[in-house]
Formats: sequence, C-alpha cells, structure tokens
Amino acid sequence: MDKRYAIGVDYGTESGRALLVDIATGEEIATHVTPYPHGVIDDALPGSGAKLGFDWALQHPDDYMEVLRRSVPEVLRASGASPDRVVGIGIDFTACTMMPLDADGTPLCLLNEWKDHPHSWVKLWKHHAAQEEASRINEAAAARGEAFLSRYGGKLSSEWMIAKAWQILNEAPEIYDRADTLMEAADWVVLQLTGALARNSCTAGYKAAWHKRDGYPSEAFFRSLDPRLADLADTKLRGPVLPLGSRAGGLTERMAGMMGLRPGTAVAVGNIDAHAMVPAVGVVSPGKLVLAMGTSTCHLLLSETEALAEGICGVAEDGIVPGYYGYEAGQPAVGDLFAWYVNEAVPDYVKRLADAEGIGVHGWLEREASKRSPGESGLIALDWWNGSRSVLMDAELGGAVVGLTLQTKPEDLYRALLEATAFGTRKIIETFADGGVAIDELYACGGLPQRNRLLMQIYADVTGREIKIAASTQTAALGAAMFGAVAAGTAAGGYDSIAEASRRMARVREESFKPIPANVRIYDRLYEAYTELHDYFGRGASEVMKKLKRIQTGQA
Ligand SMILES: Nc1ncnc2c1ncn2[C@@H]1O[C@H](COP(=O)(O)OP(=O)(O)O)[C@@H](O)[C@H]1O
Ligand SMILES: O=C(CO)[C@@H](O)[C@@H](O)COP(=O)(O)O
Repeated sequence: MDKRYAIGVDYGTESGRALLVDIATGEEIATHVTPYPHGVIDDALPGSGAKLGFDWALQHPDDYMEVLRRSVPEVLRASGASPDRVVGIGIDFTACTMMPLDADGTPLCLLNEWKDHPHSWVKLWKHHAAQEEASRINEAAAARGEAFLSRYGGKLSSEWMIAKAWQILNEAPEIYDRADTLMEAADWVVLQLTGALARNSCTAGYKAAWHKRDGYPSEAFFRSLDPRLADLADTKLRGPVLPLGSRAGGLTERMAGMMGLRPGTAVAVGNIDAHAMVPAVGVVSPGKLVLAMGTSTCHLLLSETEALAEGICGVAEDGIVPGYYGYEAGQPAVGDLFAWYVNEAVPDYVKRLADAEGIGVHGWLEREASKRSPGESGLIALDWWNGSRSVLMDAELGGAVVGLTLQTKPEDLYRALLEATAFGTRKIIETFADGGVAIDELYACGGLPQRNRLLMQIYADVTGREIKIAASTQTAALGAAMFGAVAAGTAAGGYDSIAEASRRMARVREESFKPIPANVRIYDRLYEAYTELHDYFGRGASEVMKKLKRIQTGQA
C-alpha cells in the first residue's frame, strides 16, 4: 500500500521545526529546524532600534513564515515523499503569543506606518509587561464573582490575551484602534496557510478565557475593566472557535507553491505546543499527567470532570483531546533556569574543564551533580526565576537559593536548581490531588528528558512516582502532525479521531525512571523545607520579593 504522510510544524520559543511522519506507523521520516532569524526580541526593535521596556518579549512574524519557507521543503526533499502522499499539515505554537492585524490579516508591525512602535509587534508568551493589567483583571473578576475566574485557578496570567490586549489599549490606543483583530500566532499562521480565519479551542480556552458554552467573558465584564474594551470579544477576538483536529481549510495555491505541497492539502486548526504533545505520548485518557519539559514546563492532564482546583492554570473542555476536560498547570522557567545558570553564573573554570573534555557545560555539571546525594549540598532553591504560573500565579515572584556557604560548588547549585523545578512540579501534583483531580501516572516529553538523566531521576525521586518517557524526541511536532492527519479525515487518507491517530502513531520508550526509596525519603524532608519557603515568600508572610521588584522598577 502507498505510504501516507502528515507534516507537523512546531513553533518553539527560539526556533521552528517541521517533521514529516508516516501516519500508519508514526515513523519520523525527516525533520528540519529553522532558528528564528530575529530570535526573541527583548531589548530593542529591529530596524529602528527603539528600546523595549522591562519584561518585554517580542517576535517577528516573518520568522514564522521563514520556518515554512525553509523547513517544509527541506523535509520533503530529505524524505523523498511525494506531495501527493502528504494528507495533512498541523501546527503547534507557544501561547499566548499574539499580535494585532489589519483587515487583510497583515501584522501591523509589517506596515511602514507602525513598524517602529513596539505595541504593533508580536507579543511572545513570556512578555510579562502586562502584569498591572492582569492584577486589575483579577481584582475586577473576583469582585464581580465572575464564574470564569475559577476555571483559571482564581487568576488570569499577565501572559494571556486579555491582559496583553488591555496593555496595548492602555499604552498605545492608536494601535488598539487600528487593529482589526488580535490573534494568536498559531491562528495567524493557519490564516496564512488557508486564507481562513479559524481560531482554535485550545488557545482560546486556555489563553483568552473562552468557554465552550459561555464563550468569552461578558461585555459587562469587559466594560467594567474599561468602557473601550466592552466589545473586545465581538470585534478584536471575533471569528469562529473550532475544536482541535478540525480542518481549518485547504492550503492555498500560493502557500502550497512556496512549500512544495499540493494545493488543498488539509490544514488543521492551530494548537499549543505543550498540548499537542499529549496524544503524541499516547495519552488520550484521564489520570495521566504529561510533563512537557523544555524552556518551560507545562503539566497537562485529561479528566472526565471539571474540578476547579487551586493549582491549575486553566481547565478547558475539549482543550487537549476532544471529549475530556483538559487541565493545564505550568512552571515558566525550567530549561531557561538551567540555561540562565550555565550562561550567567557558572565560573570560567567549569567552562574550561567542560571544553577540555568536550562534553558541554550542562553535561559536565550533570555528571558532577550526579556524584552528590540528595541533601548533601545543604541547599534549597525556589524555582521562580520567571515568576510562578501555577498554585500562586504571580509573575512578580523571583527565585531564591537558601543555604549557600563558602563550600558550595557549581554542581551543588546546578543540582539545587534541578531539584527546585522538581519540587515545583510536586507542588502542582499535590495541589491537583487536593482539588480532587486524580493523577495516576506521569509521562515526560519535550527537549529535557532526553538531555538530562539526572533531572529525570530527581523528578522520579521527588514525586515518588515512575516516569515514562516519550519515544519521540519531537513530541510537539508529532502531535501537530497527528492533528494534521485528523484534519484530513479517513476520506482523505487520514484519521477520524485523535485517539485513533494516537494509537497508531505514538509510543513511549521501554526505559522509564523509577523512584529510589532512600532518595524519596530525603526528598520528602527537603520538600517540607521547599513548602515552608514557598508559602513564606509566595503567600504573603514576606513581601520582600515584591518590595525588590518595586524598587527595581522605580515604583513607590
Ligand atoms: N543537558 C541539559 N540539561 C538541562 N537543560 C538543558 C540541557 N540542554 C539544554 N537544556 C535546556 O533545554 C531548553 C530547550 O528545551 P527544548 O525542549 O529543546 O526547547 P523549547 O521548550 O523552546 O521547545 C533550553 O532552555 C536549554 O537551556
Ligand atoms: O504557555 C505555554 C503553553 O501553555 C507554552 O507555550 C510556553 O510555556 C512556551 O513553552 P516552551 O517551553 O517554549 O515550549
């Protein structure tokens, strides 16, 4: 029988990758990565050099097109697959990564008139400069007893659509007025591919407070924030919201020509990167927590019921796999935290030793830290280098390391940072359980599980649970490809459900990480210390982290 393929395009924080997959077996035939030419723009705008404010993070929309221009033709070339055999294409994206568009769907930052204004650019998920708006949204929603708030653990994040939209309105009303729509980058790329405006239920549900039955928050709520926001849902956020796996449309002639694919090839609605990974590790039923571990970690879980637990970032019906409530929690700095240490704080001698051995700084630190046993360093750290996105949901919190002495070594600190992220994950698991959301099994995917064995053993020891690892090293792109096959449907050579696609295409590795009882006992005690610090700095006993932030940003 002739082979059939799907292409998944995964848009990460620093780069995008295309993956061509055999849909009968899940075999990954070819992959290609395109680093974003402009990277993360957090200092000054390209072109004008206009300086950006504190906590800003932008991207260039043409970088997303560059991934399609380079990586898709490259996977076709490398695989030798005929475009006729590609049944569907799906994409996944970081989120909320959003931008203002004009009526033609052109990002305002690509128009001469607006290109020098920071608010016309794509705001990346980790743009944290809308915290003031987020705090006011949360106060207003709590005061009005808005039902949507409890679906987001009691707080909407500064990373999300409404806070970012309001920041644009507050700081650049002329850009807000000029924007015909505000759109997730995931939906914008689908719009480019198909010409169809089709928002997806995943980003809408998790990032724009949209609900399958109730829609967006009410006009009255938006009006209570600011009368100018009253019609936000009907104007800037308008457009159909379609369930995951829906066919947004077919590839336009122009895009098909650009990528070397067949016009009309099915294109799935967009998806969030972490959420796309769930079916790609074979998880399409409740009780299995998926840790999508990369720059950040997202924790994803399916459930038959809607429980409004404290630890969640969001719960959305059909938000991950249609037919279930999907829960999301997250830690916004994990790989990024380790990267910070390696890039900003590791002494030169470590770099020299690692270079001499040709093993890379992470590899050297992992090896040396593995020689330590739990608790030996006397250190404990809080993992909030990029704020807290779950349980506390507070972007103004910062990191901390307690127990430093003159004997502390770089590998001790590195290990303390790995452990801090594991404690943060345990805190999320326990908060879910306390809120009535059962977790029976742990699965890990993303870039980190294959890169750092010590990290995964620490996670098994700290959580006291076995951790199964995805067989695929590009789980998000694989998930996106699966949704591409579902968008095609069996009639066009794909699948009719993501559960079926997952059964055929997803696998976990034979090897898993199992807890070591002696380590579990020590980590139980260290976790008590973590919880003490977590509650002290995070629940109001000490305002010192906020005080520092106020001094840093020049507030009273
Ligand atoms: N050996 C390692 N140990 C721990 N972290 C690592 C290691 N190698 C790379 N990283 C971190 O992994 C992150 C990238 O993860 P990846 O899943 O590839 O990217 P993304 O989340 O952007 O899709 C970076 O933050 C990097 O610092
Ligand atoms: O916020 C989400 C998912 O909800 C992610 O897109 C965001 O944390 C970015 O994830 P990465 O770690 O860069 O893949």
